[in-house]
Amino acid sequence: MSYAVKEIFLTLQGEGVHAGRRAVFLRFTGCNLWTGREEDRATAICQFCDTDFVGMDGENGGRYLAQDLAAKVESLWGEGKSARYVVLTGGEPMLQVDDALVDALHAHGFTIAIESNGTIATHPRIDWVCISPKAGSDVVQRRGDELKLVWPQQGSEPDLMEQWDFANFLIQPMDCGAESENRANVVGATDFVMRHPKWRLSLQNHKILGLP
Ligand SMILES: C[S@@+](CC[C@H](N)C(=O)[O-])C[C@H]1O[C@@H](n2cnc3c(N)ncnc32)[C@H](O)[C@@H]1O
Ligand SMILES: Nc1nc2[nH]cc(C(=O)O)c2c(=O)[nH]1
Ligand code: SF4
Ligand SMILES: [Mg+2]
Repeated sequence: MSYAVKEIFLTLQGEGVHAGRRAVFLRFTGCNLWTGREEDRATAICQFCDTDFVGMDGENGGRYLAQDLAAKVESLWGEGKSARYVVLTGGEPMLQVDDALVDALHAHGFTIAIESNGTIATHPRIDWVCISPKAGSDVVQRRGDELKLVWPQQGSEPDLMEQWDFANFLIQPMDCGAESENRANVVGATDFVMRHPKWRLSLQNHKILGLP
């Protein structure tokens, strides 16, 4: 099988428990909760997406076979063999991730993390599972390493999610583009954590740092 890839780049993980960690990001084309077209945003299940995942025209984008994709990820990481870390994201990566890719990345010495909306069960051999639920979708992947809820989302119920089997619970303020609204979301998320100590605040550090 081949994979449709939007872009691949070396950066720091900006979000969540592993924020600050050097990582290759492998962004797949396509999502099951939005077409990625602006004219469809208002009617999509997920309406706040901050990412362009349409097409294969980004940095190192294209159609890849598993071995070639793992080799590209390795070349972007560089020489060092220690602490190799790749983040599978999108779009929705679980539309494409399969045994062949997971095995090829592991064979190249990578620890594999995923950012998924949880509507498709994640691959069992992925090393770090981060699920970010979207209100109005059916989350089937209710266990993992990190639950990262974007805040606020009308109709999302953190009290129920707290019963799911995750090692870490995080709240991430929604980026709406507008400064005052973003500020209000940071304040709201901070206030939530102060009232719910099981949850931690996740900020999008890469945006603060000007990294991809
Ligand atoms: C672009 S998504 C791709 C992976 C997967 N489709 C998902 O939603 O988890 C990567 C992460 O960015 C988060 N995200 C997307 N748009 C955001 C926004 N406007 N503000 C804050 N986080 C956002 C998602 O919730 C998810 O945790
Ligand atoms: N630096 C950086 N960290 C991230 N963490 C999750 C991201 C994503 O879009 O999945 C992301 C991203 O796009 N860039
Ligand atoms: S599920 Fe993820 S990739 Fe899809 S539209 Fe929502 S945030 Fe974007
Ligand atoms: Mg992003």
